[in-house]
Amino acid sequence: MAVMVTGGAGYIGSHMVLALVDAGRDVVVLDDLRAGFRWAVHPAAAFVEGDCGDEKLLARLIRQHGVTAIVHFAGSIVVPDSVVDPLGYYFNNTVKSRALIGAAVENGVRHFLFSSTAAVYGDAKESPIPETARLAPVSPYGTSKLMTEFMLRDTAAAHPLRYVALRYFNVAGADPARRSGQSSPRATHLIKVASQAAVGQRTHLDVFGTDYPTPDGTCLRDYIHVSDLARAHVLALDHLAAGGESAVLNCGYGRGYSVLEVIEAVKRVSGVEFPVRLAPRRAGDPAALVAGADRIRAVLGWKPEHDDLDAIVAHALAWERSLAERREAAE
Ligand SMILES: NC(=O)c1ccc[n+]([C@@H]2O[C@H](COP(=O)([O-])OP(=O)(O)OC[C@H]3O[C@@H](n4cnc5c(N)ncnc54)[C@H](O)[C@@H]3O)[C@@H](O)[C@H]2O)c1
Ligand SMILES: O=c1ccn([C@@H]2O[C@H](COP(=O)(O)OP(=O)(O)O[C@H]3O[C@H](CO)[C@H](O)[C@H](O)[C@H]3O)[C@@H](O)[C@H]2O)c(=O)[nH]1
Repeated sequence: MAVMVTGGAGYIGSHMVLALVDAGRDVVVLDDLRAGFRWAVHPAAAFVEGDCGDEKLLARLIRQHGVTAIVHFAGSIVVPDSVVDPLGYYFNNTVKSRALIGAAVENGVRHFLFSSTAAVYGDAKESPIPETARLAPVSPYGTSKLMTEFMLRDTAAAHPLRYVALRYFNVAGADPARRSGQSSPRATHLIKVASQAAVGQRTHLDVFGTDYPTPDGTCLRDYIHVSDLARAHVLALDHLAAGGESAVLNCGYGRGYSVLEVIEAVKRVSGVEFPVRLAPRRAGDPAALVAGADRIRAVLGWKPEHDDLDAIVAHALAWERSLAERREAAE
């Protein structure tokens, strides 16, 4: 009885592996390492380097490891890249998800968790955004994820498969015990980039747009700690194992912080005054993305443990320092 984690060498997937190992579960990670790191996978998990769309490999792994649930993180994640290369995004995110869902059905795996995104809402009219809001992605990335949600919905109606699609808002922070974190040097996420600036890995930080219809003119986002998110996934597996129905759940705290508030927090927690430049808007950024966060608490009984911007920032900074030490040790 094992859980298969696709993309388990990546940022969020590696934290899910930690949460599963901490919960005493058997884990097999499938990752092709295009963006992940072998060292980020906890040694208690089995690791297989391969593609999550490889049907033969999937059938073999499911049988070999007795996989009873699949948690699907693998995918391409950079919104602007998806605009330049839509077919690449539909291939890696949608076509390969179709293969993975097919392998689950054909090989008797009945529980499936899927990493979806707030990008399925596009420029939402409501704030906070409930799960029932209009689904109108404005990027191929968002559409590629929404199509996978639809495949899961329709497959669950036709076969004995139940699923939970988790729509993440802005994921940030790192394992409090410093076992993993956001490790990609090319990451574009605000808290990661600001942490890099604070530890001297970047010269400065750009604020993309100061003329949004928000209290201070910069975008509002709902930042969720990656360890709280991982725990929500463990609860979602428990929910399915207990016979719970398929569900689509926002993952956020229900509170927005502006870009300037986040930068202030990183400066306050790090004690470093890194240079900040005001820059034009970045294409495709909605003004506000804040989760309607009631449903996940009601369905999963999830209670966040790190709903505190300074704690999220402190963990992100601690991980950034770990990466710097790792680099120094390698030199
Ligand atoms: N980071 C966020 O804020 C955020 C927000 C919403 C949704 N998500 C979703 O969460 C998931 C994980 O995101 P992340 O931030 O950890 O990204 P990440 O890039 O760190 O992790 C993705 C992992 O998937 C692997 N991968 C990609 N394509 C693969 C394939 N075809 N076969 C096998 N492995 C493959 C990569 O090597 C990587 O290890 C993604 O599906 C992403 O769309 C992330
Ligand atoms: O150097 C930076 C980086 C970001 N920002 C701003 O900070 C906010 C947050 O940006 P992030 O890049 O951290 O995150 P996004 O809100 O763009 O993206 C998140 O939400 C998306 C859905 O809308 C996807 O799911 C994506 O994977 C997820 O990280 C945005 O207003 C952005 O313009 C800056 O001002 N400067």
